[in-house]
Amino acid sequence: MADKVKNVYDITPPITSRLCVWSGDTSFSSETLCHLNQGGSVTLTTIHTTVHLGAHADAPMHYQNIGETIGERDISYYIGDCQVIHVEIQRGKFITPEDIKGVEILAERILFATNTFNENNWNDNFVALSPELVEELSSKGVILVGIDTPSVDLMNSKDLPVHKAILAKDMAILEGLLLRDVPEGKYELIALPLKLMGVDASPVRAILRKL
Ligand SMILES: Nc1ccccc1C(=O)C[C@H](N)C(=O)O
Ligand SMILES: [Zn+2]
Ligand SMILES: [Zn+2]
Repeated sequence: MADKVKNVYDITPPITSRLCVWSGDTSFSSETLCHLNQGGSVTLTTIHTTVHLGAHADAPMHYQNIGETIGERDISYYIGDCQVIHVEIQRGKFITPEDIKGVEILAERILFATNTFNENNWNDNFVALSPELVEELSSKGVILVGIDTPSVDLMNSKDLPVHKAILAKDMAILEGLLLRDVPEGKYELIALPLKLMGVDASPVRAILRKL
């Protein structure tokens, strides 16, 4: 077996039936079709789940009618230099450009640790991004934004202004990341979506490598 990988943060929450999904969406479940200890020659599992599960990548198709599906996305969004930024924002509010005024943007991918969501116990008042912040980051060359909450928009948003601002700037989205134990700074991000054609999102195994 290979050595345990060094200098890696796994920022993916474990996938279990307790992992929170959006209200009305399909939570994760698995079914064992056959089992080694019940006379099968192998163990075989089928899973049933939303694609917006834990750490996941949204496709443009999730919020735009003719948008790209997740399997068609350019994977270069999801691999490369990345910066983790911790913010302290009041619950239920969004992050504005003002809130990160003193922070130098050092990478093409920015992950925000808001610490306002527990992946196994849903709360409505998580922190979101703002359209102004997305525009500011895009003007600095950012191509991907990620967050440790179930959405880049506020929970009760219907028109999804942040998703739309991200789309307008041709950026990519990661949601549901686990960032509480990751210190601020620069990393290499690897968070590849599955090549699900015609589908609006995909779970990712998201990791950060220390540079
Ligand atoms: N799964 C849902 C079910 C109902 C309403 C919204 C969602 C979402 O996916 C919201 C969130 N903006 C997301 O991209 O994960
Ligand atoms: Zn999503
Ligand atoms: Zn989303």
